[in-house]
Amino acid sequence: MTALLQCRNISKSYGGVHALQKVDLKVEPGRVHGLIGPNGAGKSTFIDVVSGRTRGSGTVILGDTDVSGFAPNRRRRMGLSRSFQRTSIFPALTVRSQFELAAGWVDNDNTADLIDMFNLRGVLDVRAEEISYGQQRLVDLGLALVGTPRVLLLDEPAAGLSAAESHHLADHLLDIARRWNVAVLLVEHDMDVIFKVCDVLTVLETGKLLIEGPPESVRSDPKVIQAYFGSTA
Ligand SMILES: Nc1ncnc2c1ncn2[C@@H]1O[C@H](COP(=O)(O)OP(=O)(O)OP(=O)(O)O)[C@@H](O)[C@H]1O
Repeated sequence: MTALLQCRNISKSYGGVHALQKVDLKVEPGRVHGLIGPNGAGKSTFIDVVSGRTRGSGTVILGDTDVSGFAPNRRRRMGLSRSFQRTSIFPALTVRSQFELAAGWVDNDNTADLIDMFNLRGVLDVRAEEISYGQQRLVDLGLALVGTPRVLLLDEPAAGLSAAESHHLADHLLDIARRWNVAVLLVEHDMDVIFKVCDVLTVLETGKLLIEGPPESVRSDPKVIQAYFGSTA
């Protein structure tokens, strides 16, 4: 299968800190690709560079187009969407207003479908700060899906959710990938979510690609155990 997102040689340094060093990664349509690693491994930086939020080096190809030099908004309009570690919603705006604003940026308005999908119709006229945290995360995910992106980069979408909410979110992610044929890159610390939804995993350690492969083989790889726990025992 041809990858929808191809990232080649992605590097980024902050002063003397090599946050990413020549990382290659591909994501195929309809698949969920997990990006994991210990704290500080470079996962968020990778999403920042690929989405264009942070300037790094390397090549980002979306479909057939090299988008490496494009601004984040241009990448977004071309179908490369992302969410943030902390929700990017506006607390004082109603849920309805946030979706209306997001719809203004895209050609095809699919907000009605998203509102139904995430069961948000009952809170449309409530300010975002007044809905539950779990609902805020769903609004955040919904906003990233406005316009039906081809590629979705998610930075810890399950952070702060209860086990039941994480489970529910994982079902949504699988549905988005499989039914909409979206290529999903998922950064997540919740290993239940990772092992439930990911078709393939890439592990980063101190900015370098440590291993890539099927979740079951990555889970038992001594290098990964060493990276996470400092021991192969
Ligand atoms: N704006 C910045 N300025 C300086 N250093 C930074 C900046 N952002 C990240 N770093 C450093 O880059 C490295 C990678 O950070 P990054 O946040 O990408 O890791 P991460 O894998 O997402 O970590 P976590 O799981 O804790 O979110 C770390 O050493 C971090 O301290």
